Amino acid sequence: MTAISAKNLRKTYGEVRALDGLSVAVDRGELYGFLGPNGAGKTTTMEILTGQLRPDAGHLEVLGTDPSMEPVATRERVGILPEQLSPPSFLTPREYFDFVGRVRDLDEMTVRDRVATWADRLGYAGTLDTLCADLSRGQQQKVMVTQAFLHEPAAVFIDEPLANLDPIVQERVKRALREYAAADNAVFVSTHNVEVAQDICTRVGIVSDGRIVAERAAEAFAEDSLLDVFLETVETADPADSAGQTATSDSDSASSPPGGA
Ligand SMILES: Nc1ncnc2c1ncn2[C@@H]1O[C@H](COP(=O)(O)OP(=O)(O)OP(=O)(O)O)[C@@H](O)[C@H]1O
Repeated sequence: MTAISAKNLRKTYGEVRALDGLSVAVDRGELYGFLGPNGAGKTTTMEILTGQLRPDAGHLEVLGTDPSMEPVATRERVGILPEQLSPPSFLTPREYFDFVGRVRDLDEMTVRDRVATWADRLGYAGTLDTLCADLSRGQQQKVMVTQAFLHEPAAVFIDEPLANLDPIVQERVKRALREYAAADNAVFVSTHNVEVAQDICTRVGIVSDGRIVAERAAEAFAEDSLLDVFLETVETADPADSAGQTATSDSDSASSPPGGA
């Protein structure tokens, strides 16, 4: 069942064309990798899919809502972990989760149980009562991973999930993401790291210049290295265009993805 669907998304920031007819669909049960270089349009797409930003054009459906028309309803249903966002420095993780639990309409017992499960899974139970200001970047990232899953959303959007984590915790987060997707949820992971995408995702879409240029299911990774596909599809883009494609440039003629995605 499709959980996340975007068709023909377009978005410009002034003269910069960030999304140029991007389409993507993710089913429940999939761990989808949204893989692309800097400036490809990943954050813009994530913000549109989670009701934080309106597209100029395109059709959207996320868990039965239209994020551009019903942003609050979308944000209630999904989990979001933006890149490089920290928990409030003046709260402890436990206090922060109490706050998130109230926003997410969860009772205290549920919050306590789920926090205990995630703290144990990611190995930070000992820092639940430490001020977030005194946590390392990696410890703060564990807190932010937890908040995205606290209300057990059927779709979760995560930007660079493994940033700042040591290898042991990386493995724990990878396993948690796989298990979460396998339990009939859609997990949408944005990353520029080919190895991460290849390692954890059930399907990967390569985004470049604001559109999907190739898509591969995990079964195809062995015969067709994702790194090769990434280099072939992304390197062909003109570097002069890739980071600052202007809305007035004539790139529409090149908008068909070679991968047919
Ligand atoms: N608020 C903004 N104002 C102007 N231009 C923007 C804004 N946000 C993004 N852009 C531009 O839109 C394009 C896509 O940016 P976006 O942040 O979506 O890419 P990204 O794939 O997330 O990049 P990165 O991996 O570096 O985070 C880039 O050219 C970027 O400079």
